[in-house]
Amino acid sequence: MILMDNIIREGHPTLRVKAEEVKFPLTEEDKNLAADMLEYLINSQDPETAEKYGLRPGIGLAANQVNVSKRMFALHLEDEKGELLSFVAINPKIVSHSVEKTYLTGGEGCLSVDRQVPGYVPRYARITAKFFTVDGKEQKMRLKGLPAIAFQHELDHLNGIMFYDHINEENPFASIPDSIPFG
Ligand SMILES: O=CN(O)C[C@@H](CC1CCCC1)C(=O)N1NCCC[C@H]1C(=O)Nc1ccccn1
Ligand code: NI
Repeated sequence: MILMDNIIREGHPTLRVKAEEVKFPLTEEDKNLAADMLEYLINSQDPETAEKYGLRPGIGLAANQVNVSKRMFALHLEDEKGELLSFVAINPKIVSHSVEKTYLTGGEGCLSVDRQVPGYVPRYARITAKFFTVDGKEQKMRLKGLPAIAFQHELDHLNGIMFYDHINEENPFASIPDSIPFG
C-alpha cells in the first residue's frame, strides 16, 4: 500500500518532470500502481485507516507524486450531486474547456506540499476530458465543479506544474476575470 513516505515532496526533481505516455497493454507493474493509487485515496478518506497509517486525505493522486514519471492519475471524490467519481485516468487530455474559470475559494493544497500556499488557483470551470482506463478503453467525460478542478490539478502534476505556479504573485487573492468561485 502507498504511505505518506512514498509521496515525494516539493524540491524532489520528479515533480517538475513532464511524465511519459503509458504504453498499452499495461504491464502488471503499471496495473498494480494504478490500483495502489486509487487505494491510497480510498484509505486516506477513511478516518480509521487514515489515522492508523498517518495518511493525509486526498481526492486525487498523480503517479509522479510517488516518483513514477508516467501519465496516469487517480481521482476519488463526490461531485456536487453526491455522485461518486472514482477512476484512474491514463494518458489524460483536456480536449476542450469553457472560457469561464473557477477556483476553490479556500485555495488549493497538495500532498506533495507540506505548507499552506494561500491564493486563488484559476481553473477552467468546465472541461471535456479524454483518457484511457486501465484496460485500454477510451473515456470522454465532461466535468465541472470539484471534479474539473481536481482533474486539472492532477493533469498539471503530469506536466510538472504545481498549483502555486498559477497563483497571482502580486495579489494572491486578486479577482480572476470571468470566473465563478467554487466552495
Ligand atoms: O495531486 C493531488 N494532491 O496533491 C491531493 C490534493 C488534490 C486536490 C487539491 C485541489 C484539487 C485536487 C488533495 O486532495 N488535497 N490536497 C491537500 C489538502 C487535502 C486534499 C484536498 O484538497 N481535499 C479536498 C478538497 C476539496 C474538497 C474536498 N477535499
Ligand atoms: Ni497535488
